[in-house]
Amino acid sequence: MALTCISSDLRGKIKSSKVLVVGAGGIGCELLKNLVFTGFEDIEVIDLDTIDVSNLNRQFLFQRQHVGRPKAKVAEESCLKFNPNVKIKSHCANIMNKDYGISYFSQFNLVLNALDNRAARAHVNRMCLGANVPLIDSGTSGYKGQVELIYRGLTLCYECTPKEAPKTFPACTIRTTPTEHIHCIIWSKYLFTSLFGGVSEDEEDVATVSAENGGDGDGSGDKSNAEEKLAEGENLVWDKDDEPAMNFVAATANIRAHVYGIPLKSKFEIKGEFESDPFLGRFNKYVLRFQFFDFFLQKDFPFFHRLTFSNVSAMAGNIIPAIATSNACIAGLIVLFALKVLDGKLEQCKTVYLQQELNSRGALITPETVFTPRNPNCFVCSSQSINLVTDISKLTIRDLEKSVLKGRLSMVEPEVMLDQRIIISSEEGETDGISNQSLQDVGVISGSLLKVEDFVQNYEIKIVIVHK
Ligand SMILES: Nc1ncnc2c1ncn2[C@@H]1O[C@H](COP(=O)(O)OP(=O)(O)OP(=O)(O)O)[C@@H](O)[C@H]1O
Ligand SMILES: [Zn+2]
Repeated sequence: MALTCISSDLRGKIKSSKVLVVGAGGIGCELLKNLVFTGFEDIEVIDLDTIDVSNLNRQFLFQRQHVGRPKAKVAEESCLKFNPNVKIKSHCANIMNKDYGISYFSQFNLVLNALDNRAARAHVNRMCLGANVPLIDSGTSGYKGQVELIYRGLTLCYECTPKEAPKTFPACTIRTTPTEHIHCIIWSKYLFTSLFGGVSEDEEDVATVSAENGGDGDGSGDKSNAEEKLAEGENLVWDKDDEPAMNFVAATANIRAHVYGIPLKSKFEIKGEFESDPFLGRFNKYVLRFQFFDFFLQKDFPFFHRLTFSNVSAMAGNIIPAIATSNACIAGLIVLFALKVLDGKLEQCKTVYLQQELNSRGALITPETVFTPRNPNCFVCSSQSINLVTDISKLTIRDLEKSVLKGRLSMVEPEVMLDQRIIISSEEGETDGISNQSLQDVGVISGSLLKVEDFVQNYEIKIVIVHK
């Protein structure tokens, strides 16, 4: 196909460029197809997941017979059918794996993010800044979406704007790829609802959305089931302070966390999530039927796993439905951005938003008019030092590593020096002996400076400890 709107010079650049697509899900599938049809001939794609039946309604590189197979590999095979001459290499792996270091990223002319989570997006952001490779980051959430260029020295980076921990989660995260304990708690909440619950406001919301967009779940069917259940039997109003109910949610969340290799939490901590999160707090309205609960308790884990798996997305109020059209719009915009970057027209790559409502010009797509300035306090692309306000007698070395460095600061393999001493080593096991000690125990005082390095991300930061 002749692309007459693209100059022959740019066509040459498209042909010779090497691009990396990170994620072969909703946006990634659309994007890969677009890249192949635009004339890109050297593509690598990475995705850690396998194909789920619920992906098929919008990830058009996958078909029923592919369910259970790695997304990246099947995406490669499908793209080769569009053009067998394309060089496309798939990796069924986590992009945060240290095999994909700075030198891996350096070989690409462009990196295109089609990810669904903050941690991986933040990681790729750092890798591209480190390797000095332009990154086009993107995301969709229901009807909304965004495409943004991240270019060292010119634009802001992914971490210039603080990202709130999401109160809502993509369906896949809850259903098939939980990465944090909170995902398991939410799953247990829905498990609880689907086994024992009545109709909640949340389910009604989902029923409406699903009917409109043909999303993952048939909420309306579940609603009438739930209504039927509420005609039957005796009900009990859920109360997080109700011991058996809290035991149920804590136990099922921890079983799921264990299955996915996520560190477990105590019942006390899980209960704390319900107390602090207003959304989970709505769980209080749910209804528990004692007979069903007793029945469940006699069953083994695989039974309820199978029983409820398919219901989870349908019943979930705070799961955002994925919409194929949003993904398609965003994937199209990513390719336009890619062409402009290759053509050296960086000034035309200001962040673009896909919105749910028409803007004043009657369009759904709104570009920024200026580049948003870099955040001078961004702890990734500007500032080299941050303050950590904490109680040094309570924060343990393990919490510093897991919650602060790997959690809040999205590091992969942090190494921490206090004066000339390593208190967290990137070598496995080397500092395990002190991991239960508090910062105070290992000699940290208010005003101490911790030098933190992540060799995988080629990232270094100083943390000033402020005792509170
Ligand atoms: N660290 C990572 N390394 C590699 N791939 C990742 C990583 N994190 C997420 N992904 C992939 O990014 C893709 C994101 O796509 P998408 O948001 O459409 O998710 P999905 O699981 O396919 O769909 P949904 O969330 O709507 O159920 C997924 O295929 C996911 O496996
Ligand atoms: Zn930044």
